[in-house]
Amino acid sequence: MLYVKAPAKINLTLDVLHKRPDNYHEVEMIMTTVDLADRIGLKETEHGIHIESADRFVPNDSRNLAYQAAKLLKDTYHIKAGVVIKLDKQIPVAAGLAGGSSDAAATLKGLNKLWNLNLSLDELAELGTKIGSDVAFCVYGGTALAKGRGEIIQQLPTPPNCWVILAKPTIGVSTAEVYGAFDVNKAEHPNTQKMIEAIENKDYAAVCANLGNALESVTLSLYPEVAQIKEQMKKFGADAVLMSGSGPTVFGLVQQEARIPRIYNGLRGFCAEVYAVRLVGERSPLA
Ligand SMILES: C[C@@](CO)(OP(=O)(O)O)[C@H](O)COP(=O)(O)OP(=O)(O)OC[C@H]1O[C@@H](n2ccc(N)nc2=O)[C@H](O)[C@@H]1O
Ligand SMILES: Nc1ncnc2c1ncn2[C@@H]1O[C@H](COP(=O)(O)OP(=O)(O)O)[C@@H](O)[C@H]1O
Repeated sequence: MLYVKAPAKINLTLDVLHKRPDNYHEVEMIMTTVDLADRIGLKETEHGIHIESADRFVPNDSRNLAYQAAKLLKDTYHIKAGVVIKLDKQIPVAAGLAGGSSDAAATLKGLNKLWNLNLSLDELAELGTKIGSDVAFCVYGGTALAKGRGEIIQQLPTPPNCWVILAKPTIGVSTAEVYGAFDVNKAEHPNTQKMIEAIENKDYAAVCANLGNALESVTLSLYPEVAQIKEQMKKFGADAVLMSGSGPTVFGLVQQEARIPRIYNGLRGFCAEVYAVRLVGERSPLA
């Protein structure tokens, strides 16, 4: 069995510029990986694509993004062999943390090795874009500015070191629903350039000051419990708090480790899924 790590991402910024003729939205977002990851196991079989997962929220058929990744490689490169894909899910599902996209990216990287395809990261990212807007970023990992519908990736340096507290309310959010309810005239736009400068200068206070997500107010109005978690996380002492992606996961940045127990335990009181992880922000190697 070949194992590949599939890390979650958070959005330090997410700006939505306008709706495009193809019905996607033009975005500008800064994403970075965190130390919460699914583990993907890949084993060659004679034929077919078989998904194994103990998580009841994860589809085990062609709706699974890891399945789609394997199918795309099989079809594009006329691979006869099949594969068993074991998904050990640690990233909450439909959370705004790109769990499915990261599984697809890890499957592309793992099968590239298993089937000796020798594709570069750029080639894998281009294939990944056919599966979803976030897959290209997940192929590279690290920290990046993503443009277009999310697939145009510009690498950024690693942000300053910190802890990330993730809290996911017990609702799953559909990305399509949130983009559908988005109104560009009502949106608050983050300052992407200032965030890039903050990262380049390794200026933690400036990273905190420039967090922003144009989709946040949409999700907050659909699901008031997300606003409540944001408030609690601030109250318990996080340095800065934001919703990730289309939500509903809220993340808080913290630099002082001693503050984590109060925030973590405080949130656990009314939120089942809480994680305290490190911000990673560095590119992952080719599997
Ligand atoms: C919002 C973000 C931010 O990182 O992530 P998540 O909240 O899903 O983690 C992404 O833009 C999500 O990317 P991803 O989840 O790959 O989306 P896709 O499968 O490509 O698209 C799902 C649906 O979202 C809408 N969509 C997605 C991306 C985009 N730039 N504009 C859109 O309007 C479209 O309606 C599309 O049909
Ligand atoms: N490997 C996978 N892991 C999780 N969800 C998946 C996977 N493949 C497909 N899905 C579907 O994708 C949807 C979005 O899940 P996910 O990628 O976790 O969320 P998000 O895009 O918000 O980060 C889920 O509702 C689930 O049905």
